[in-house]
Amino acid sequence: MLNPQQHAAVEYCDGPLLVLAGAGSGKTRVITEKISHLISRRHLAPEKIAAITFTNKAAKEMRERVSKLISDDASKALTVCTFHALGLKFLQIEHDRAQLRRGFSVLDADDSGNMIKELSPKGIKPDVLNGIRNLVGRAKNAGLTPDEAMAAARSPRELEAAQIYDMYQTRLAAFNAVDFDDLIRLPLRILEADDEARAIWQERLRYLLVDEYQDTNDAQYRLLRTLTGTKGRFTCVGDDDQSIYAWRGANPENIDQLGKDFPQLRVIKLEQNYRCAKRILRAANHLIANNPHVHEKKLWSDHAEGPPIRVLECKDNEHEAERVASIAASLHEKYKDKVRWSDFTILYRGNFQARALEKALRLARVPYHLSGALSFLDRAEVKDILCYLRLLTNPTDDAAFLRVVNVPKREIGATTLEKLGTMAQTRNASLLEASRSDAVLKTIAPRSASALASFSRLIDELRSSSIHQSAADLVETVLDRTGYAAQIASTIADPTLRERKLGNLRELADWFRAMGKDGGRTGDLTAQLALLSHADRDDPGNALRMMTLHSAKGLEFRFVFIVGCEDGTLPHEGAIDEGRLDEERRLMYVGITRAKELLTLSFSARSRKYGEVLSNDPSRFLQELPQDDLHWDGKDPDADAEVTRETAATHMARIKAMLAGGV
Ligand SMILES: Nc1ncnc2c1ncn2[C@@H]1O[C@H](COP(=O)(O)OP(=O)(O)OP(=O)(O)O)[C@@H](O)[C@H]1O
Ligand SMILES: [Mg+2]
Repeated sequence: MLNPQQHAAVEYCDGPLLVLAGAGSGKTRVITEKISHLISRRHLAPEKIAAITFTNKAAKEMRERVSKLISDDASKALTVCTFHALGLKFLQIEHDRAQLRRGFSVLDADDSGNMIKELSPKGIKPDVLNGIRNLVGRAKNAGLTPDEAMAAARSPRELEAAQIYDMYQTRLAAFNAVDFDDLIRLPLRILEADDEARAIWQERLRYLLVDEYQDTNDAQYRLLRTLTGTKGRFTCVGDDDQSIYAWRGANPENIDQLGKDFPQLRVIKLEQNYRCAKRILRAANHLIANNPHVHEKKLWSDHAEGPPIRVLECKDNEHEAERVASIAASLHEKYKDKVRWSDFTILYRGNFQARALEKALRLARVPYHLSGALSFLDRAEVKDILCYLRLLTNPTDDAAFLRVVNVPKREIGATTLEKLGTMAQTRNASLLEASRSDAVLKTIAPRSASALASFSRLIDELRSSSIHQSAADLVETVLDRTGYAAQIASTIADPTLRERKLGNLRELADWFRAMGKDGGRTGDLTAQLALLSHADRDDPGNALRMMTLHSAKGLEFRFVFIVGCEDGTLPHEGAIDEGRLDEERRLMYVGITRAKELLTLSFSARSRKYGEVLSNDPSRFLQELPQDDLHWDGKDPDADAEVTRETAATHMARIKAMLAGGV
């Protein structure tokens, strides 16, 4: 049953609406219920509704939640995706207006980072290069053209970045490619400038719902504003206390901007938290009260008090990991049939913290799933084959060309490629086109020239066979005809590694098979793939989830562990130096409010960093929690006895595991 405020938020469809409320207050629930309301009560066609989420994973979850409320057909017709995926859909339909050719490529962050590196001065220092990448990204996210970025530059460094941005855009256009930022920027530019396109899209999408609104950046906000027009048919839900992506250009001031741009905006606040035990919520409220607040919010919970929040003081990272693993194992043991491993999560500030935990969890025989680790699509072999597919669907994709031209080895060296690049540029041709041209090949050493010629012939042959093949079959053909599979078989001696690589490639074909059921073309599928992240493909099943605090946003678990509560880790060192503590505090707030029943915080007195052993202070955030609700291990002998028992239990588990030969 929805509460009266949620009810009002669901029913109000006549103008723009902002639901501003704290964690766990049922904001996402408002979105799913409202979609169902729009379809069944307001008789809006589901294809005219778009719900925007922050990650692909959240989109998947939302679709699952909505599909329980509406028919299968309606659920299929509905758009539930991220801003980026919506932008991709837009560009696939409107490629002409965006001056792209059908089958354009989407470069991932890696590819676009490499391209910026190539355009930057040789021998550039990594931190300067990163600075340039950030400045380019920021300019794009702010919706600035290269000319505008140059005009806005306030320092020689910014001017240089803007010039690189200009060259980068020229190269993207030459490659018929877009990067992630363009997925927002280009639709925005078209919608803002082209009245006809705007009218079509405002009619095509009659109602928009945006979750995690506090983390939209400027370009995304403008996209929302333009898509919904002056009528403002939208519902945004968000929580300014959970804004944790400022470093990626998110602008929580967009919350106030809504009121300015849409004076008729209605704001509804939700005050009941349905997720957390009282103590957990009290801790979260207490902590976040240390941040300045523009929008005052009250949040209460009707749940039980719950047990105290346990703080584990540990000797070092290994000790911390062991204790967390053993406590998780003993809780699981204690609740037996009433708990699943997927009710547990361990949250940390950075992925590097996972290593010690993985080891301890393995020893304690706890099944776990690591999200956000090396993504499937980032694995070298998967990326290679995707680049072959990209080159087949878009022969002007020079980034893909460069990646695969020498994989497997074809003895085409860097000098040859550089020459080819210069020739291609003067002829305004792609690298593939250039390597088909006799005039170009004549200027290159005969052996390399003939290798290049046979590579371009191979690609052309594959292209003509690709017309009749499904994407999944095409993966097999590419593996076979390029000699890629044979190369893996002959060059990788370790059988486990070899099988893993071949297995990944089989999995890639399986995906295409699953995705191609709707009859999609390879070009579109490849572009879609670029948008997917690790989390979307794997169904982790019944396993403890390990992830960063950032990626835990929007999720909830019965048992939550936050590790590394040390000054320098959480809050992060850089944030302390730069005085960005408020954002770190919001991150901690996000972490705490993921917990429904039990929250455990831990820190290590010492940790190894940069090869040195450093001593740590406990996180200052621990001091900002209501001390009466905490139980510090070491201060209460009774509770500590339990810990000793748990350590013994881990010890036993380890011995058992060793006997079973499983470690
Ligand atoms: N009216 C309600 N009655 C009972 N349970 C509810 C109600 N509304 C939401 N819930 C439950 O409360 C929990 C939190 O809801 P939801 O995830 O929608 O909150 P949220 O505000 O989106 O949280 P977050 O800020 O973390 O994204 C969910 O388990 C949801 O099913
Ligand atoms: Mg939510």
